[in-house]
Amino acid sequence: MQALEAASETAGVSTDALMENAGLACALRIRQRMGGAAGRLVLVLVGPGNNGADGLVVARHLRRWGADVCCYIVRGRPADDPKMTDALAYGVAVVDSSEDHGRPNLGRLLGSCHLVVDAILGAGRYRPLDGLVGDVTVLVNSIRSDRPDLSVVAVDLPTGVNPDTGAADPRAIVADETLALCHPKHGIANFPGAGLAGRVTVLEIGLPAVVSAAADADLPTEWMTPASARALIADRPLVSHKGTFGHLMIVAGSRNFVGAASLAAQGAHRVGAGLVTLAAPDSVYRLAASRLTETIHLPLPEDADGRIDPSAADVILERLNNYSALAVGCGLGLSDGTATLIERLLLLGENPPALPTVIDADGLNNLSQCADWDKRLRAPTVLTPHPGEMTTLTGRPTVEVQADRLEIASQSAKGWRQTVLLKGAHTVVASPGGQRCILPFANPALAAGGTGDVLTGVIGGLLAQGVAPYDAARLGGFLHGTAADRVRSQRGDAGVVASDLLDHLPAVIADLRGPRATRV
Ligand SMILES: NC(=O)C1=CN([C@@H]2O[C@H](COP(=O)(O)OP(=O)(O)OC[C@H]3O[C@@H](n4cnc5c(N)ncnc54)[C@H](O)[C@@H]3O)[C@@H](O)[C@H]2O)[C@H](O)CC1
Ligand SMILES: [K+]
Repeated sequence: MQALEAASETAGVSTDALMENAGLACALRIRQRMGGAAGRLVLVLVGPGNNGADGLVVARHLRRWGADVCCYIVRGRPADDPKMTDALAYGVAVVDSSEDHGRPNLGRLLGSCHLVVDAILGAGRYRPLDGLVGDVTVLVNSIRSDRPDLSVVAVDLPTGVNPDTGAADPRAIVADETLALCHPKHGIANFPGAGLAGRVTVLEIGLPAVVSAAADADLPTEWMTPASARALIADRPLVSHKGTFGHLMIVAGSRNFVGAASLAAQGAHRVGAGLVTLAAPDSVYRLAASRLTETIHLPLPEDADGRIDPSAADVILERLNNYSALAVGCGLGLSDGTATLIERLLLLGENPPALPTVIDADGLNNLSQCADWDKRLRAPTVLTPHPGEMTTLTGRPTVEVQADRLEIASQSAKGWRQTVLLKGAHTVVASPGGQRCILPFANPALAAGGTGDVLTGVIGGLLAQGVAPYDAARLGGFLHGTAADRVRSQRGDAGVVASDLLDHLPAVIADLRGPRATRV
């Protein structure tokens, strides 16, 4: 994490101005979250450093706007602290933890306030919580769990989370929202820190948005927002035809996984691909065709187990010049024959398809069986592994993959010279050129079979329309995550099925695009 001094030097803005900017930005978002400040009782937990200073600035502004504000000083502030002086001058109440033995005042305040601001510890030098801070955070978490009406908003990141790794003290604050100053710290990109942050809102404070990453990270990590997604959505000219929006070939399905092929095809249709062809085993075609009215079908020879026969590679390859993108893997099944199909389709021959390609699920598992696949995969490709498939591809244990998702996805993308979308809560997308972004979705409704197939179709549908692989992956992931959030808000966490996402996709795109004039 860039120290405040270094950050202010970078930006040519004084440290005090940065803290004022940060405090005001946080106060504005908190006021918005509360639906106003007047008459609200806000408790600000203040720590010893600049995170605490931000909290005092937040307190002053909320007080100015009519809130009743009490600052609970968790650890001593400098005696001549100007931020404290300013807060007191505006009538902010102050309780010092050193005079609150047994914490009766803290308990009373937590029981009556509308919102708690966690400004105890932020991105400063991390160490496990000591007794004093730990007592406070445990009490906050305990009362929060008893009061569903109470919101806890963390400044920069929840107290007790390691800003650089995402590791967390067991007593770390559980936040409903985290106000990431300037950029999201790694501590809220990686779990468990990401799981403690709640909704993440990135606030501009007058600093260049660069994530303080490891020394070798050349490019900033982006936290995908509606604005950055909107910028990737192409206009659709009035004068257009189905060929204008590409033709996706999907190679998917097997006797056990008929729905995977169908979901992928529908995902592609729902993000606007002009044409979609499903190349699936003949038995899958017979079952899926009746559900896929708009899809073109290419029934393929199958083996005794109902998987696509390796000989089908030639059937597909001889047609690929008519297509603008390829999606491979959903529901293929895992076998020597399928690995041979993948090798012949993607890696062999004097000229394997140079089509933009997305490979998912068993496409990845079979690919990992092919020797030197990463040196032989030449088409511009998006690989979309979940953590287990990432283990299969990299040989790294899943617990290791999850411990540093951003770095492992980024290193793999550079090493394979392909785009990698590492699925999971806060999906990570990394490009071969070093770009990386985090998709701000952590949605248990997505933990259902088939949602990955929809995502593959979505990304394939965007590739077919000419969106470049890294952009197709991050935009596709953002559309998919937003659609899932809408389904969750309407139907809850459990019982959501993958096809529930499909109808939301066009509306998500329309809402993101907004009322743009359609060019002729
Ligand atoms: N860099 C920027 O862009 C800006 C940062 N701002 C805010 O500054 C904090 C970081 O402030 P800093 O003083 O460096 O650290 P903290 O406030 O997070 O921590 C204070 C202090 O606490 C000590 N400490 C660490 N762990 C513990 C512990 N377990 N128990 C007790 N004390 C602990 C540690 O030594 C720290 O020095 C950043 O998060 C922003 O909120 C500005 O607002 C603007 C720009
Ligand atoms: K904090």
